[in-house]
Amino acid sequence: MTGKDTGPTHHLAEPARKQLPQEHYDFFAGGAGEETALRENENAFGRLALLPRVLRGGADRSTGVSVLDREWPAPLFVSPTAFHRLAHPHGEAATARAAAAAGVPLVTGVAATTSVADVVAAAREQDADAVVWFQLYLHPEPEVTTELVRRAQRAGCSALVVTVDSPVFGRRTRDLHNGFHDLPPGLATENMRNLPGSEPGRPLPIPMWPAGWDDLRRLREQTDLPLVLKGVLHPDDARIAVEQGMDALLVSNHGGRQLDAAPASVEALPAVADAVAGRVPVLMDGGVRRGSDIATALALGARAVGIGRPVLWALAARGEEGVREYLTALRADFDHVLALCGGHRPQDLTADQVVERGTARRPSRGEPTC
Ligand SMILES: Cc1cc2nc3c(=O)[nH]c(=O)nc-3n(C[C@H](O)[C@H](O)[C@H](O)COP(=O)(O)O)c2cc1C
Ligand SMILES: CCCCC(=O)C(=O)O
Repeated sequence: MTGKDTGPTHHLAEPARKQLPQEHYDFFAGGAGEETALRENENAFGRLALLPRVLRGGADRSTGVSVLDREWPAPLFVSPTAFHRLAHPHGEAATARAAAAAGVPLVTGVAATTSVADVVAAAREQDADAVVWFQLYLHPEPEVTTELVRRAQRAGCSALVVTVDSPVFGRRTRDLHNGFHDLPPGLATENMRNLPGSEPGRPLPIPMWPAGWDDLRRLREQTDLPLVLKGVLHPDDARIAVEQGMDALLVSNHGGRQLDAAPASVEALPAVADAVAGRVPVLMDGGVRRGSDIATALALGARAVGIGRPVLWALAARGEEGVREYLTALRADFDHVLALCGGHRPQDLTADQVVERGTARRPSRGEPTC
């Protein structure tokens, strides 16, 4: 299972692989089980094609979108990924400066190796208006969740991303094979220090446990920060989440690291978007590698898309500059695809423009319609 990783970001992954110890590269690259969901995230985009519209005139074009009352320059954000200091000594601070410089919002999280306060400070050094969100798991001890929320809010995060696809930890085949289960000495999950129940100086472990809707309700009642529910794939869960007051949903199979039998995120997206019916923004991540992937996801109902591994590859290979250049290039690629599709705004991309390669038929929406 520690074989070669191919795919559209192979040119980025390869320099990172050369840079990193095998077990760290594998931690970033790997997925659960047979890595089917991991592969499918990229492959599913490859099975979809875009039908461009022609003669739509208008030379003006903007890639901006509005997400939770903020204008983003592009429908793109950095998804939360763990342990950036394993990729590069400057870690999350470098990612934060790079994302801010590229005009791309960043989701940092509990598994960061830099505290949320330092991540936000790094982003704001670059751009005083940089958007930073904080990702967390509901903690079995509600006071721990409360304290994490307080820290994120005090640091200046403008939304919380609650990841709910992890009632248990996915079986990461490469990590099991390599015996990788801990950060090396000197690195720690800084946000998990000095919490209720932690020993002085030692971070609390990040527990995976089967939280319920009641736990989420408690969090909803506790904070006015917008809540984004991450890891929703079933349309019925999407409906419940909206009823429970979630401000946005993030369709994700966790980069293929949790349920290996899960569909590709982009395959689950249309049914979730239908279920949500425009009541809150739908975001997605998983396998987004090119401008046309972004356009496809938007056409199928996403407001914006998250990028996971490619950011880690750019960080490992070329640090802050690498991440800034990668995100800037991806933004430009999306703008180019938008133009070629005959669009002036992201919302001009519509579901009728997405067809299955080989059949030219619209992909199934996943749920019977009536
Ligand atoms: C190394 C790594 C660490 C991750 N850590 C987290 C995490 O701490 N919390 C979380 O919600 N998702 C985590 N994810 C999932 C990402 O947020 C995202 O859903 C996924 O990486 C998107 O797919 P992509 O890597 O194909 O772009 C992680 C993914 C990777 C690859
Ligand atoms: C304990 C860290 C969890 C990070 C995570 O969610 C992942 O590696 O996918």
